[in-house]
Amino acid sequence: FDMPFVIFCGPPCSGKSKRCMELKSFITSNYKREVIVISDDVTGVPKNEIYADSKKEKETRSGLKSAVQRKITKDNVVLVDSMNYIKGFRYELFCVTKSAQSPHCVIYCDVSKENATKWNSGRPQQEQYTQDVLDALMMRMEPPDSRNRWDSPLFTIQYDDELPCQQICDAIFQRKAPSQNMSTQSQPLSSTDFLYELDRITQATVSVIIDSQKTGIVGDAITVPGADEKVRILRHISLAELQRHKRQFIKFTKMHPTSDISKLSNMFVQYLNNSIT
Ligand SMILES: Nc1ncnc2c1ncn2[C@@H]1O[C@H](COP(=O)(O)OP(=O)(O)OP(=O)(O)O)[C@@H](O)[C@H]1O
Repeated sequence: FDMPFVIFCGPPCSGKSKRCMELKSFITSNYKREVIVISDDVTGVPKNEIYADSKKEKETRSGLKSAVQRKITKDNVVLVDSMNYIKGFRYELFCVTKSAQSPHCVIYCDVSKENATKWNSGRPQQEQYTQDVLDALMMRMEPPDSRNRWDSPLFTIQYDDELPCQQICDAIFQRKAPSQNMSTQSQPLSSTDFLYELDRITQATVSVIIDSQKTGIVGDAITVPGADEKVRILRHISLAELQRHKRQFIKFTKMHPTSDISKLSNMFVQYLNNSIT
């Protein structure tokens, strides 16, 4: 009753699709399983457009997630071929698979900026990333860490490595699915989960504020994910300042933890509105 699931991740043009096709043909020729590949194509929007626009990117992520939810069954193997560069998103995917009792693994296509740039320029014009998009995404990549249970087991692949297809199949077909545990239940959360959520939520808020400032005007009220209250922007706020507020808030909240994670976003917004004057 397993529903194996593989998350590919890596910067643009790191060979994810190439590795994904390799794994797909290995599985179809060695196992009686249907392989379903889910990629950014779910949206039908060109990649440069998706990754230059945080709203489209968010829509793509939710498209990927719901495609995974729909496609995961006990007869097939789902491969997610997308950048999945945000730690929090890989965590969300992991929670989807856990609630479906699926054994999963992560394959990280590690690539140098030089190789990604070189391979990108060798692609057909319509598949190429612009250099801006490529650079920005290289910088935003949050590499997986096998100490996180949602990034484990982890296979890190360099450009000249052979893909360890058999080991990957052993991981997803032999391993028992992780047990239903706290990450799929609502409360209470272990302290690791709490700290992780605290970091994730505050970071997401900081990113939204930085992004909105690029297009917004002073005086705007910014909506951040998970909060009903808005952040008031009375002047330009630098990333450094936001990071400083974030650290202070985290320090404070660690000393006074709340049992209700859903309140964290609002608390951070209130904190920011009080601190930024
Ligand atoms: N190990 C490699 N050695 C040489 N070229 C490679 C290697 N891996 C990928 N490439 C080349 O890089 C280009 C992009 O490969 P691929 O589509 O697999 O990357 P991707 O990470 O899926 O890209 P995208 O970010 O667009 O989804 C292709 O032209 C491919 O031939």
